[in-house]
Amino acid sequence: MIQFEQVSKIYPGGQKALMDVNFHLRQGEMAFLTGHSGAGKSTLLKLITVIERATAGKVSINGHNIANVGPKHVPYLRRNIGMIFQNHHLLMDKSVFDNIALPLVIEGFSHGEIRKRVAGALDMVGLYGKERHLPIMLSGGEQQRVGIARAIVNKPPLLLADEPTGNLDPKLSMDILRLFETFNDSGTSVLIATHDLGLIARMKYRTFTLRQGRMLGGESTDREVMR
Ligand SMILES: Nc1ncnc2c1ncn2[C@@H]1O[C@H](COP(=O)(O)OP(=O)(O)OP(=O)(O)O)[C@@H](O)[C@H]1O
Repeated sequence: MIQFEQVSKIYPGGQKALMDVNFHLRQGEMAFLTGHSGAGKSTLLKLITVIERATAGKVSINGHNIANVGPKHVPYLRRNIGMIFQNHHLLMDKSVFDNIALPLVIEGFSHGEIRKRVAGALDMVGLYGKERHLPIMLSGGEQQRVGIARAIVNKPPLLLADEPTGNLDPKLSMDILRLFETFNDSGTSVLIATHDLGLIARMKYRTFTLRQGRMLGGESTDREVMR
């Protein structure tokens, strides 16, 4: 699904964020990406979504080298990727419904189809009946679930999450992880960047570990995480 071959990212100004990174997230796989603050986790996700471009090496999605995706085609690539952020990036003056509907509006779906899909997404994240609320009226965990509903509403084959449980207590964090598992069970590939080693330890998924921009121990570094 996602393949990095000898990928490096050096930001303008000289900051080396990733160095010679190799990793492969398989089709239909759910995995964690971890590492200390500044290790390069967000940068790795930004290379997949083409928010940033690699300085060297090759990033492929479904076998396509994304260096060949020109600026005009980046929005099409992003339609296939659901992104979830720690601070959810919700539009605070828009209702829960409008926030979740946004990707579908951009894609030009009909009103009827939007209503149906948003209702389905609300149901999946357990927020049915809250569609007219503003985000401010919801708890942190509920706001995070609105962000998740927005990310999955157009059924992308790939879900990327950057610290999705950062502000949540252990019970809510586990609920969010279980939600990701249900998407993964229906075939979505999921990559979750997190500091939360406790959460990782409770799950059985492969873990990729970055340290100072380098991927540790080849592909799977479970022992490193458990130490
Ligand atoms: N736009 C940028 N310009 C210059 N340097 C940057 C930029 N973005 C990130 N960096 C640097 O690249 C390195 C990796 O940052 P990145 O945000 O990828 O780490 P991270 O593992 O996601 O950290 P955190 O867990 O704190 O979010 C850091 O040293 C950071 O300061």
